[in-house]
Parts: sequence; structure tokens; C-alpha cells
Amino acid sequence: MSELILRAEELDAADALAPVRSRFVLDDVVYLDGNSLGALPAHVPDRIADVVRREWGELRIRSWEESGWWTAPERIGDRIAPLVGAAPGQVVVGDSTSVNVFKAVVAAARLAGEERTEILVDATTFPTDGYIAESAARLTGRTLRAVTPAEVPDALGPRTAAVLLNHVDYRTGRLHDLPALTAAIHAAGALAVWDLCHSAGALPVGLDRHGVDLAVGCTYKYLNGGPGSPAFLYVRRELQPRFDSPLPGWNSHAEPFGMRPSYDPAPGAVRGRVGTPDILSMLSLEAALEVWEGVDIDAVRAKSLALTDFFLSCVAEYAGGLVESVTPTAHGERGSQVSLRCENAGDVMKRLIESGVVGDFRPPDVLRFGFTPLYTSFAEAERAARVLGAVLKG
Ligand SMILES: Cc1ncc(COP(=O)(O)O)c(C=O)c1O
Ligand SMILES: Nc1c(O)cccc1C(=O)C[C@H](N)C(=O)O
Repeated sequence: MSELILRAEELDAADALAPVRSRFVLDDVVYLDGNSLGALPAHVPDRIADVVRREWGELRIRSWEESGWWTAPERIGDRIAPLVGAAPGQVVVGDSTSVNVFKAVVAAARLAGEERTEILVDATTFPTDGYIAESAARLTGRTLRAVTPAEVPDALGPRTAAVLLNHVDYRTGRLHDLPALTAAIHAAGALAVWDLCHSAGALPVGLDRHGVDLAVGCTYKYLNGGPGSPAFLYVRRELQPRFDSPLPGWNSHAEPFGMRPSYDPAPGAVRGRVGTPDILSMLSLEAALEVWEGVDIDAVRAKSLALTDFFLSCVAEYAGGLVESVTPTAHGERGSQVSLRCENAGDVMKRLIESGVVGDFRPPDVLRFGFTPLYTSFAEAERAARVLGAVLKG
């Protein structure tokens, strides 16, 4: 047996998170795409069957109150809050990430005041954030400038209203320095809006500690909420009274059943709600979050770094010289994925998937491998690198 296989066995035997894997539905496939769609937690189907059959089928309309449907967005927000370092009452769940990016950027521009005429957006962002920021800028009468996160400190100035950044780059897996960038944005008098899609559930974020103003994130990646599960929006407590939503639907009204013609926003995170929540998806997410019972996000981070370190050393052994890592080696700059560049990456990923290793391909030449510490083992990291080496050597 190779040394790396033995090493993987030792690492798995010493892994305190290893038992959490049994909380998920998994098979023999090495699933390294949890950074796109997390695996199914085993108890979710029964919970959803109960929601459909009993809460909807039998209780019907009564469930809005009796089954806690009405308050699900803020209740589930409070369940996500500790994972992203937020005290209760600041996170609300609902809508897609894209819609929440829109709410957050428009609200940030409004909070910044009219004399601040420019919004900065991460030039390396997942495209939806760029599209939405452009529209938000146009609607609020601001100009939009795309800069890389490294260029942000120099681009800031008295005209900057808000800056929209990704915590982890979806393509390279680079972790950006949220504390330092947030501090620089604040020093310029602007607001910091963070997209946590690739960090929520993968590493500690520390939203409150670092004074982040607004943040959004999806729940179908490392939070395993299921395909299209609702996103979350964080609004820092001090900003909530002035948070002026561009989508002030009736669910965010102080008295939604008052059916008043004029809008009076609810206090707190509820102000980030819009319309009727997607209850089936929302309650799937709530059930999925139970896998975090007894799990410490710092332990998740430690395992994530150990997994990606180990995978990189296995890649060096099995595929050295055939791929180039575009993910930083420094721990402080790495999220929970490894991105490797190679020729014909699209075809390579197809062959990997046929061989039982699922990652994904992002144009033009990146193979992405996401490591979900709740269910990925070191043996799987070794096997993925070994199969990659075999595929590349043809
Ligand atoms: C950084 C980032 N933002 C946003 C999204 C997606 O937004 P939505 O949930 O609206 O599809 C993704 C991935 O899909 C993403 O990686
Ligand atoms: N949101 C997705 C979807 O609806 C279909 C397929 C993939 C996705 C993704 O999550 C893509 C992902 N954000 C990425 O980092 O590429």
C-alpha cells in the first residue's frame, strides 16, 4: 500500500469530525462538489414528507402559525448566525443570493448618502454579483467600478459609497482578507457588503467581530440546504433602523396583516424579508442545519485546511508537473476548495466524473475540487488525486 494511502488512514482515524459523515446520504462516489451543491442530510426526506403530508396536507392554513411557518425566515437566520459569527436577530433567510445582493447593495448605497457616488465591485466576482451591482448602481444614480480585492484599498475614497466583495473566490478558492478590507472600507467612510457563498459553513467568518455592514450567502453549498434553498441576508444591528429595503414587500411590514396602504418597516432583520417564503425549501434547509449539532466551525476550518493540504500533497505525488494549483498555499488565503489548472480541463473533468470523482469545471481551464469537512474523508482526497493522476497520464 502506498504511503499516502496509509497516511490517509491515519488522518481519518484521528479525525474527530469523521462520525458526522453518517448524517449524510453518500455512496462510493468521491463527491468533491459540495462547494456547488452540498450532499443530502439523511433525515431531510422524512422531515419534508411530514411538512408536506401533515403540516400542509392536514393542518393546511393553520401551519403558518401552528407549525411556525410564518417566523421561519428569522428563526432559520438565527440558526445560521453562529456559523457566520453573528449574534441573533441579524440574519434573515429568503429569496436567492442574487436578490439579496440587490437588497444589500441598494440599501448600502442609500445608507452611505447621496454625496457618495461610486460603488466598487469585485472584478473577479461570480458573475451574478457584477450584474446585480451594475443595476443597483444605475438605479441609485451611482457609477460602478470593478476592481480586484487587492486594488480595493487604493480605489477607496470620499466618493465611495459601498464595496461588494466575495469572501472566497469561486474560481480560484482564494480567501480574501475580510477583517482588513472591511477596516479599510470603513476608514474611507464606506459600507462593506460581503458575499459569503463560498465561506458560510466552510470557515469562521466573524461578521460581528469585524464590523461587517451587510452580507449575503447561499445555503445550498456548505450549508447543505438543497438545490435552490433560500439565501441569507445579514444586516448589522446598528444599521437595521436605517436599512431601507429596495424590495419592501408585505412580509417586512411592521404589521403585515394590517393590510395598510402605506409601508411601515418591521424592526430587526425581518426588514430584509420580501414576500411569502418558499416554505418547502426553507424547512428543508432548517432540517439540514441539524447536522451542525455539536459541530464547531473552528474544527471544520482545521479539517478543511488539513484536507486541502493533504490533497495538494497527493496531487504533487500523483500528478506533479501535469497540473498547476491556482489556489494559494498560505492557509490565510485559502478557502475550502482546490482549483487546478490544466490543458483540456473540461474533458479531464468529464473523465474524472466517469471514474467516480465528482468535481467541476469552470472555464477556461480550471478543475475545481470542493472539500466539505462534514463529510469528506482523507481517503477520498487521496483517491481523487490518484484518479486524477491516472486520467492525466491517460
Ligand atoms: C459567489 C456567488 N454568489 C452568488 C451565487 C449564486 O447566486 P444565486 O443563489 O442567486 O444563484 C453563486 C453561485 O451560484 C456564487 O458562487
Ligand atoms: N447555483 C448553481 C446552480 O443553480 C446550478 C449549478 C451550479 C450552481 C452554483 O452554485 C455555481 C457556483 N456558485 C459556483 O461557484 O460556480
